[in-house]
Amino acid sequence: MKVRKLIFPQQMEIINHQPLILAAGFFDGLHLGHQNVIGTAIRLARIKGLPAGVLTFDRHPSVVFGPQKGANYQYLSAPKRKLELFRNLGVDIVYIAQFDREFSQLTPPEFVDKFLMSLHLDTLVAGFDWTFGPKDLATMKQLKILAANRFDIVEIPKLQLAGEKISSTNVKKYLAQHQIFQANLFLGYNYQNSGPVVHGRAIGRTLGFPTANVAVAADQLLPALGVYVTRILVDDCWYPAMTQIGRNLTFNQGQNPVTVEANILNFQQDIYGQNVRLEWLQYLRGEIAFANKQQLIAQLQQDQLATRKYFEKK
Ligand SMILES: Cc1cc2nc3c(=O)[nH]c(=O)nc-3n(C[C@H](O)[C@H](O)[C@H](O)COP(=O)(O)O)c2cc1C
Ligand SMILES: Nc1ncnc2c1ncn2[C@@H]1O[C@H](COP(=O)(O)OP(=O)(O)O)[C@@H](O)[C@H]1O
Repeated sequence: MKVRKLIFPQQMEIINHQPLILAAGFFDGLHLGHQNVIGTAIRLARIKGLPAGVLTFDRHPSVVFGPQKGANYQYLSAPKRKLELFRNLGVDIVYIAQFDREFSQLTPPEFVDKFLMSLHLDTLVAGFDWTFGPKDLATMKQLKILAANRFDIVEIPKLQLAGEKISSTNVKKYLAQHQIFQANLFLGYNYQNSGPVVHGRAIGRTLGFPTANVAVAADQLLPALGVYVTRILVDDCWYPAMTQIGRNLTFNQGQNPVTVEANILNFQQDIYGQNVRLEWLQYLRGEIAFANKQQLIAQLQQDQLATRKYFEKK
């Protein structure tokens, strides 16, 4: 898979020599709806013997336009993860357009004439609600008019499950409400976060439950605070783990920053500094401020039983 960053208009290095079947969208999370858009583009590309490309943007448009302007946006798939998901789907070329002021100010006809046309398109595939500028003007309906006789458009209809639209917004909503099963169902894979294992306060080992503290970058969205059944990828091997996202309420009057701490079952290795991946599987409970360490330990034993039970069923 080849990846090129495009900065309009000064840096437009187009690497497809043949016309491209292009799936366009922001694709945060690469959920089942996104997979349908990109999967369609790939199938079409294979039939026509052309390369399959994806057009995406380097930041969420709302960081430039919306109420979250300038804020630290939290992604379901931050840039590196998104590329990994594109690769898994079988995409040949990824164009990442820099979504800056200049780019955001292109009018819909300019976006098509000056930007899209330079990508050498055969077909553009996008979801029914894709917009490439102001919501009321830059619609799929408008795109069909602007593209007429120059490239084909395939519009992918809305995908729903049990009456709910498969969307990044809904996945985020589920993760914020501990509804991991629903989030994973809509994503079509188990939601993940990753980062290096860092040092904590070395309390875990004194409880008999050492916890790998995973430093998850601020641009990755975490599920809501609580205790979860997870799997953790260490050195290319997945292990069952129980993981808390919380403030370690029992210690320091709960005045701790939010940390992600994984106790890995049947595991005794020093993994400081290693990059690990956590896969969220099931919500167990909320964090509790215990009166003493013994009560916390008793609860951790219960959590371990629940975690074992989860994996026994599999
Ligand atoms: C599965 C799991 C559940 C936890 N639940 C709680 C909890 O309910 N309340 C709490 O204060 N700490 C909880 N902890 C966090 C421990 O307090 C934390 O692991 C301990 O403070 C170790 O910190 P350290 O990494 O600095 O050594 C939990 C940790 C794990 C792994
Ligand atoms: N079963 C295990 N689960 C998690 N970490 C483990 C385990 N066994 C050993 N470790 C190691 O112990 C460290 C955690 O120990 P802990 O006492 O909680 O210290 P810290 O406060 O630095 O997290 C992990 O970062 C890892 O290197």
